Amino acid sequence: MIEFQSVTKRYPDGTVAVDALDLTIDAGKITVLVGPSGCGKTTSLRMINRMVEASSGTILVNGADVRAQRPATLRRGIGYVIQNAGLFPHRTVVDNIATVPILLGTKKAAARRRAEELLDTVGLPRELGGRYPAQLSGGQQQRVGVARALAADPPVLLMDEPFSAVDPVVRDDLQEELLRLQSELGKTIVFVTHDIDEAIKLGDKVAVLRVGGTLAQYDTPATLLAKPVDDFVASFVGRDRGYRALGFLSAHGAQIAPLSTVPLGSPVDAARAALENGWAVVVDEGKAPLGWVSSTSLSTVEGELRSADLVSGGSLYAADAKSGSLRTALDAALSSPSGIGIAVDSDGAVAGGVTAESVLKALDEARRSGGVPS
Ligand SMILES: Nc1ncnc2c1ncn2[C@@H]1O[C@H](COP(=O)(O)OP(=O)(O)OP(=O)(O)O)[C@@H](O)[C@H]1O
Repeated sequence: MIEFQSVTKRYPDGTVAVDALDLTIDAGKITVLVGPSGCGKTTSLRMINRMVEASSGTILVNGADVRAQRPATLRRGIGYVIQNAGLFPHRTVVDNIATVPILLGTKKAAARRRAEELLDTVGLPRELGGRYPAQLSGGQQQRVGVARALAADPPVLLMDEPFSAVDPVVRDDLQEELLRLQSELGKTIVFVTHDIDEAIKLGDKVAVLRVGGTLAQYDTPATLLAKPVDDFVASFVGRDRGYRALGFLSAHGAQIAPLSTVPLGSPVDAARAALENGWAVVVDEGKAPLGWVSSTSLSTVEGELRSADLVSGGSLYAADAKSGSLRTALDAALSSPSGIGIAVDSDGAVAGGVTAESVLKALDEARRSGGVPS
């Protein structure tokens, strides 16, 4: 656990970057600090490992005042990842990752072996270990940055806009990878970003700061979206917050209706007979959905149903309460050529279908029971 107790940072020129901040950061969770440029996110983060010294107040890491420890000792337990990875350009990937363990006394060969394991951990092929940072893509460099921060196995990880310099697709991959890593490692992660979507995706809890270094709201992403405390937070989380809040509501409440399915390779006559309200889902041997057929699409088809005869399109959503959200269910319904979203079970087989109406009905019920934006 990390605790900010009335922490203020006043820079020598008089700028108050952080003003009497009280914040309790849970152990083993991802806490995101988010807010507009200049609101004191980076300053707050760096006060944890004493790269910036607080002017007043106290910061405790696992109950110990950070000022009572030598910065070098403190930082052994705190990994640090920054934008553009901050790798040493003249050291190979493996040597970059092994730097801190070697400094701490680990034998070179052992540190390198561990560095190679860490490449696996962050999803990089070991062949990259011998390259120099400039020979990697931006996303790969960021992964090396994470591996390097993990090398001394610190319980705490500070991440300052680590994914801001990569393109949106790579960024999405890195975010997913961080969530996967965290589900295995359970570190105490403090993550700084100015991107509210990133905050909402990654944070177990999100602290929204306002310029002047004060805390506007500290809540779970679902609560931030559903109940922003004031206009500043509401406008910061964005106009479509109502829609995004659906991502935190289980799709469980949406009524799944049976869907008519027909195996690929069936006679076209059988497919026609299977249509319900003009549509049927074509499935493989495992009952996984392959696409749709409709009375229109089948009108010119003869013989057996082939892949080329299918109408594609439509996202899927997981029917189980744990992973499926009302947002993915609504997406599935709205993006489907038939207007019916396909729900799949944990094996990927068709479990049934939902309409946008059934999702909205579930939303209405959730709203009546509280906790949803109105
Ligand atoms: N070394 C410094 N000396 C004086 N002022 C500083 C210093 N570092 C930061 N500041 C000021 O403190 C305030 C907070 O800066 P900080 O970098 O913590 O904000 P931030 O929220 O991380 O911003 P950004 O998203 O733009 O990186 C800003 O007004 C900034 O100009």
